[in-house]
Amino acid sequence: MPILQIQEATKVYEGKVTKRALNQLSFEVEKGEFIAIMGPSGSGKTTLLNMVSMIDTLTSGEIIFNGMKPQKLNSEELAFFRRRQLGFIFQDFNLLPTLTVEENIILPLTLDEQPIAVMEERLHHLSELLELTSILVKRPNEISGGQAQRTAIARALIHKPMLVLADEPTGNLDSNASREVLELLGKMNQDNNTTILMVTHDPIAASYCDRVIFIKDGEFFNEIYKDDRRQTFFQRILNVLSLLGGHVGDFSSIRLP
Ligand SMILES: Nc1ncnc2c1ncn2[C@@H]1O[C@H](COP(=O)(O)OP(=O)(O)OP(=O)(O)O)[C@@H](O)[C@H]1O
Repeated sequence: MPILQIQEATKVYEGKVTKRALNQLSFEVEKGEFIAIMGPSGSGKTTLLNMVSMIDTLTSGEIIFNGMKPQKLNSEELAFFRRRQLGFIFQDFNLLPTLTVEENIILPLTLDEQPIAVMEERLHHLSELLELTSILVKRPNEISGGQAQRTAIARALIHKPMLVLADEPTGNLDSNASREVLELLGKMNQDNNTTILMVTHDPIAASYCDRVIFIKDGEFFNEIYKDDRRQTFFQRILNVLSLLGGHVGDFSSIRLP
C-alpha cells in the first residue's frame, strides 16, 4: 500500500479573486521513496505541502496516509498524528534559539514524553550519522547554516516519522553545505528507508531524488524517475523544466559537481 495517496486534490482560495491553486492533482508515494516536487513559481507547491502537512484543508479530493484519512480526525487526534507521523525540514531551519542543538533534536521525543533511554539512544545514533556529536551543546546562533540544517534533519527524523516533508531545504545554504545536506538526506533515505517529499526550485537538489514530479498551474505536468547516473537525470530534469517554462536558462550550462 502506498504511504501517501493524493487523490484529485483541489484547493480553491476564495477572496476578491478566486484562485484555484491545486486542480485535480493525483499521485502516490511508496514507502522509501525520495521525491522532489518542482514547478514554476505559483504552481501550487507550497499549497500542496500545506495540504499534506494538514496545515490547511482541501476544497475537494483526498489525502490518504497508509490507508488512513487524517481529515476524519478531531483536532487533538490530528495534532498527535502530525507530531508522531510527520517530520518537517524548512528552508530557514526553524530551530528554537534558546535550546541547544541536542535539546532541539530531541524536542519531538520530549513533547511525546518518551523515556530518557530512548532519547539518548536515538540522539546518539543520529548525531553520529549527521556528524553533530561535537556541537550538541551549542546553540543555533553558534553553528553554521549547514550544521543548523543537519540539526533540523536530525529533529525531523528522531521520532521515526512515516513521512518527512522538506520545503526548499537547501534554499539558504551555499553549494558545499547544500551538497552535504542532500547527500545526508539521500543516505537517510537509503540506509533507513526514510520516505521524503521535498519541494525545490533547484534541479541539482532534485537530481538527488528517485523521482521528480512536476506541477504546473496546480496540475500534474510530468514525472521522471532517476536512472543510473545523476548527471543524465539532471539533464532530463532540465529538459522538463524547459518545457515548463520559467528560469531554466539559468541552469542550462551547469554540470554537476
Ligand atoms: N492564502 C492564499 N490566498 C489566496 N491565494 C493564494 C494563497 N496561497 C497561495 N495562493 C495562490 O495560489 C497559487 C499557488 O501558490 P503556491 O504558494 O502554492 O505556489 P508555489 O508553487 O509554492 O510558488 P513559489 O515557488 O513562488 O513559492 C498562487 O497563485 C498564489 O498566489
